[in-house]
Amino acid sequence: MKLSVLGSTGSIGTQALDVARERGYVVGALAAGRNLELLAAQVREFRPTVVSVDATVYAGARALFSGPDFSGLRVIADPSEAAALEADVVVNAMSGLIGLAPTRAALQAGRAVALATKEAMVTAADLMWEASARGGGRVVPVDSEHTGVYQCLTGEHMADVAEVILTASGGPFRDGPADLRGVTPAQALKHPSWSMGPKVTIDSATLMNKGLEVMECASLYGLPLSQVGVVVHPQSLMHAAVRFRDGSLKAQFGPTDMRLPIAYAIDAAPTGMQRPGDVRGARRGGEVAGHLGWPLRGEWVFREPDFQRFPCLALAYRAGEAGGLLPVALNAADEVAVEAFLAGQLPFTGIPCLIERVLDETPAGALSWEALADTDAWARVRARELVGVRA
Ligand SMILES: NC(=O)C1=CN([C@@H]2O[C@H](COP(=O)(O)OP(=O)(O)OC[C@H]3O[C@@H](n4cnc5c(N)ncnc54)[C@H](OP(=O)(O)O)[C@@H]3O)[C@@H](O)[C@H]2O)C=CC1
Ligand SMILES: CC(=O)[C@@H](O)[C@H](O)COP(=O)(O)O
Ligand SMILES: [Mn+2]
Repeated sequence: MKLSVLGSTGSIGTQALDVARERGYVVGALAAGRNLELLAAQVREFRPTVVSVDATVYAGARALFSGPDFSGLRVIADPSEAAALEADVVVNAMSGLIGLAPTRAALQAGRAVALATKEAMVTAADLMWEASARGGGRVVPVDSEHTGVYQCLTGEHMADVAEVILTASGGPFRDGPADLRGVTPAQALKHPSWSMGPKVTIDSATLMNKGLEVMECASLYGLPLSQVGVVVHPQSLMHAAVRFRDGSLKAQFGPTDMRLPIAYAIDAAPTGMQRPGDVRGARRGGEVAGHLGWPLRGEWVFREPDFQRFPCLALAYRAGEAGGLLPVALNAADEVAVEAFLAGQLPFTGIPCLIERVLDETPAGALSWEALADTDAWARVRARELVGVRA
């Protein structure tokens, strides 16, 4: 199995390389942003033929990788070029909107994509499915809930699905404090169940992550948002469930270790989806170390999410139901708001307020690559103005 790993220096990217190491996979290409030190260590270990870095560090990367230790290595500054290179599976673990173009490039090149970058299916699903239809690419989600759904749908017919249920940990503030105005970035970064990158971790604290995941699920499996529900499950051991029209429920459980959904998505990607809900399932490629004796023990809790305390969840449903360019504006405003919160420029409770203002002002329009870029740019400028107003 030959992999390309985009976002290799991040939380998912490094765990994808853990799976590659454990299973002896070849790594043909790596793409990182600015963490050249970790990337160099990854290059030394996995010996890819191509590395891509963020354009701002391209000169430094060329110098760093010019020595005899890296002979034959091609250094580029284009993750889309890396994404399209020949590979059995492309793992896209880039965070944010920058992950869209590489996802499209891989699908258009006919690649099998293990997709962690949820923003791709949140903001541009129709454009991704078009690229897949054009180029023959296939996609399987890495997001733990969505590989859980994929496993529940294996062997089933989409017409029999009544509802998909995604679990949410509830985030670090699920049990308090009542007043969220004063919570700090450090408190918001203490996720109760998972160790992840900063953006998705803050999104989990506001429940925007679950909102984005509802949109991602609807896009991946061709469901209306009314058929995608959320349940707060503090143990984070059930990842998803599918309720069928006959009343039966299938659920997927597993330890809170992203190497499992990453490994499953890599195994399933070569027979992955070319259109929403086109689920075939896959043989599992082997053990993921450390979980064979995983015990079915303890009390497991399921409760309703608190839409009042966490307005971001309702904002995501609003944008998903509206469709068009609203998901693009929601994602952009959220990226700006999260950055501003982490920089101490916006209170935690200011995140949904800012996003709601941007949504209220987003012009209607049909999704296209040009409209997506324009709306994303406009929404970021508007969101930054609103941060300024509050700051
Ligand atoms: N972390 C998790 O457990 C989960 C994450 N996800 C999703 O997976 C995606 C990745 O999340 P996560 O791993 O947490 O994110 P991180 O912030 O940990 O990693 C982001 C990665 O993107 C890289 N990157 C930034 N700019 C570029 C660029 N120009 N070219 C190539 N790579 C670039 C970063 O590089 P560098 O660091 O070198 O700058 C880094 O490797 C997100 O969409 C997230 O929502 C979904 C479920 C769980
Ligand atoms: C591990 C994973 O898939 C994350 O998206 C996780 O779900 C975030 O936790 P929350 O359930 O708190 O959003
Ligand atoms: Mn998830």
